Amino acid sequence: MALLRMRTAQGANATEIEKKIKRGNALRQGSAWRGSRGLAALLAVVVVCVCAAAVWLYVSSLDSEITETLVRQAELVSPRPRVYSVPCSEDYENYKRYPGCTPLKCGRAVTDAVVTREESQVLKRLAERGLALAGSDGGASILDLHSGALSMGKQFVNIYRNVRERIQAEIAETFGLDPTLLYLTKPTFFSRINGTIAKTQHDEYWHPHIDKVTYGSFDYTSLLYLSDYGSDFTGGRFIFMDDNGNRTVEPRAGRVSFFSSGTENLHRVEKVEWGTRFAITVSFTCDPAHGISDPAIP
Ligand SMILES: O=C(O)CCC(=O)C(=O)O
Ligand SMILES: [Fe+2]
Repeated sequence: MALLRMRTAQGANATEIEKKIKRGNALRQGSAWRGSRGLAALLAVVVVCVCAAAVWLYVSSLDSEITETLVRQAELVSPRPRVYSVPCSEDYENYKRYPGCTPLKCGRAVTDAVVTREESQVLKRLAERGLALAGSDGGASILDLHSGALSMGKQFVNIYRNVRERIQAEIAETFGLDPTLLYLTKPTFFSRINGTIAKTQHDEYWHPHIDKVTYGSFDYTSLLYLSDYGSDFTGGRFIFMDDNGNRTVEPRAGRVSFFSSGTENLHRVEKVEWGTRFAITVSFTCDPAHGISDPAIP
């Protein structure tokens, strides 16, 4: 009986011990499981972070706006232009060369000293009035006024009021050319751009292009800005697309940006996000056959 009680007691102890062992094992397994789950979660966080960083790096490498700003809107580039030289492309080899005009030195330059902000305001009002007569359904409208000649009494005035001549002189001085050997060429046009969705191909102003390829006769392109990046509109920066990155010019009313028109100056305009951007494209050729002159007084 005593033996039986002892055995029973021993049996009861054994069961108790077994239970404790099982509980211990379960607890150990549970904490091991929790431990490995924590590790997995940590790993997942690390993987997500690495992926996010990779995506961010990739997207920012694609983001054309961030490489370098050549000239900011708030800066005043005066009295000397800010000049950036770039090697000439071979484009000019495919055309007849005109000594004293065909680019030997290529590059891009920006000046705020050639056209005053007041003059740019007068031209902007003209563009506003002209474009108010019609305008594209999409975001980009142009008003093409080549020579700018306007009848007045018995003669002509020019809506550009010497602006074109001053730009021509500045281009000639910067690139070491004879100003009399540069000819105004077409198209010369006012542009008005806003954030409206494009309706036709004509509204898609943002595509990268080379002016010499797009317009044929261009040797030097100039852009006269009539409104201010940041306050009149956002987006709409001018972007030079170089092999080693993009370089932007922020438009400013009265600012003239000019450059040789070949492949060395591949460029595009950033999409306008908000507001309205006005500019004039004024371009020059070395080929007198492509030049346009003011109407002569009979
Ligand atoms: O308006 C601009 O900033 C550039 C326009 C342009 O690229 C062009 O007219 O060819
Ligand atoms: Fe262009």
